[in-house]
Amino acid sequence: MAEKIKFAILGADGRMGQAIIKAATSIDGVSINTALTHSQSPHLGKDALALAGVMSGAGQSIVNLTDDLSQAGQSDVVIDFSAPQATLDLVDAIKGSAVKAVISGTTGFNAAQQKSLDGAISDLVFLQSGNFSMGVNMLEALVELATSKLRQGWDIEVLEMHHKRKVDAPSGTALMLGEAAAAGRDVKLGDVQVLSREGQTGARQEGDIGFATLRGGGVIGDHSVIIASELEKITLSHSAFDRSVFADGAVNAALWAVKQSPGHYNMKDVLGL
Ligand SMILES: NC(=O)C1=CN([C@@H]2O[C@H](COP(=O)(O)OP(=O)(O)OC[C@H]3O[C@@H](n4cnc5c(N)ncnc54)[C@H](OP(=O)(O)O)[C@@H]3O)[C@@H](O)[C@H]2O)C=CC1
Ligand SMILES: O=C(O)C1=N[C@H](C(=O)O)C[C@H](O)C1
Repeated sequence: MAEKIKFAILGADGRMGQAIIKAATSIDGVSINTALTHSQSPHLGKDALALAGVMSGAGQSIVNLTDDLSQAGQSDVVIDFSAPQATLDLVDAIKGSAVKAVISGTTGFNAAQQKSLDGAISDLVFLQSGNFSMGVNMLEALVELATSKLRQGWDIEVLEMHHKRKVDAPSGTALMLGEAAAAGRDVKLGDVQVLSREGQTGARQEGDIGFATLRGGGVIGDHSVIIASELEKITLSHSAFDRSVFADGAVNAALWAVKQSPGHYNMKDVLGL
């Protein structure tokens, strides 16, 4: 019998960590051997699978939550949905270990954090995406196509809404969609982005890519890219109905990643988009 691929999960008692546990335990060739969380988590020492509502047995043993990131070093893959500092600490803790690939969905890295991460992952398959859903990755391709065709006189705005517990803004997905819109226009997002507006902002500049953020209730993730001229408007949008779309995407990405050579990848590589 072929050996199972060993997964560690960082942020295992979070909303996404629990969705990943459900997705991964439904796949025969995978076992979860490490569940990692914050040193202040009230769930330390508890069984992460039970917490996620997965019954133990059927080839999967109890996995107690720990804050010792070095324990991930015994896995083949780490799936990370946590917080920027936790991702950086993880990459440091698994240096030189058996881990072949890290799949990271964590968002909210500032430029300095992303630079440190880029410099620290050379020996790994590091697959990073602000959104693991098939629909959002298709939306990204459509946005690039539309903005490459609709240029002078067409204004681009990105709108996102998420649940009230989200801690970063604009969302990683909104920034991904902004990058796609900028690529369609052959510009760098950093040169044209307007991440928020308030007060006497002055008129909109031609070529700006604007962002607006809404937070409330239990919204899992809604994103729209609006492309407006003086006379008409196109809205390209996506709504996620369940976190399983992100979790299934991340687990599929992990199964793809263990077969790749070290490097920095994203979901477009996995989906061939
Ligand atoms: N790319 C994608 O498709 C998606 C990305 N995300 C992103 O994933 C991340 C997590 O989202 P979500 O699950 O909703 O958030 P949660 O707050 O529910 O979960 C985050 C988890 O990470 C843990 N954590 C936070 N800081 C640390 C730390 N320094 N060390 C170790 N563990 C830590 C938290 O522990 P504690 O609660 O004790 O602090 C918690 O277990 C966010 O960045 C979010 O934007 C979310 C959905 C889809
Ligand atoms: O925090 C979330 O919940 C989500 N975060 C990701 C993001 O920042 O884009 C992806 C998804 O929309 C849910």
